[in-house]
Amino acid sequence: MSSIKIECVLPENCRCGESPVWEEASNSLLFVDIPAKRVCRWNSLTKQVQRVTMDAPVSSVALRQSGGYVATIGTKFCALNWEDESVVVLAEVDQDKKNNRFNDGKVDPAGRYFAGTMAEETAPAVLERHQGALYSLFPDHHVKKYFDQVDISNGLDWSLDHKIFYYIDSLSYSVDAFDYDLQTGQISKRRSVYKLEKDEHIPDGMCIDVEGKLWVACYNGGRVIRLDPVTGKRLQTVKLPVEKTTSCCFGGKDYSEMYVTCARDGIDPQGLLKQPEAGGIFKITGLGVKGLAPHPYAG
Ligand SMILES: O=C(O)[C@H](O)[C@@H](O)[C@H](O)[C@H](O)CO
Ligand SMILES: [Zn+2]
Repeated sequence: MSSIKIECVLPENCRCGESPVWEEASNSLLFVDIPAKRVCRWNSLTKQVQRVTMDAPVSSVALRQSGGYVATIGTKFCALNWEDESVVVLAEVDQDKKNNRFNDGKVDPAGRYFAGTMAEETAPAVLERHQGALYSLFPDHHVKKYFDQVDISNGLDWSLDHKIFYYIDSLSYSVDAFDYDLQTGQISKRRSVYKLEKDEHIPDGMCIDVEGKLWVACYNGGRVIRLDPVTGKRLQTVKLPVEKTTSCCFGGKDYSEMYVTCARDGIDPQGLLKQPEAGGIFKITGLGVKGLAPHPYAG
């Protein structure tokens, strides 16, 4: 039996931590704090954190094949040079929707950067509905729009054979699947593979493991759950000492550790006394299953 250990490795007090991404080359975890407009890089060996502040909310970050990173900032897909902190806009979306911003994003196995949008929230999960859409940025910097009418565009990942795209629109309380064509980046045949139970609250960020099972961070549920997308069954629940768990990724040695981000916004002072580590970065070891390396953006 594996014994699961959960520890807060960085008491970052993120207002809304998101988009954890493991960078093997630097033994680091990248993540963002959306409303703080920050991209952070935590070195797991030195425990040092570097933070770069942007001029708009940063909702996701990803590795870039040619060096540096890409990030979704406001409604823009951007390239980020970590050394001089410069940003270059690669493309912009939702120009007709002034109250929109990007939310979660991830790179597909062919190097396309997928990310969806949402209306800005007035409070956690309170927002004008159906304003978001899902997009991808191709390596040649052109943008493809997949669909709109999204509430809160969130977790995304691809099956091990790259034939299925998994996606979460949070307020649908569902984890969905599409057939995926890796050659063209087309999606089709949307269906639900799992509906969240009441006490699991809101599905947020997600990642896949080497056995093809999905790990979903449950916002307000204080947990990550492991799902079998084939049978539609929940296989495991791992509870954390914070309630607003937002996303998860594998990292560390051989991708055997899981990193979880969470939020501090929306918790009253009384609540913060009970969960002082809210907004921190958590590491879970002993899960007994590994994850995969993130794909870098190919453009
Ligand atoms: O992190 C995100 O994906 C959103 O930007 C957050 O605001 C919350 O997680 C959301 O409110 C819960 O669905
Ligand atoms: Zn999210």
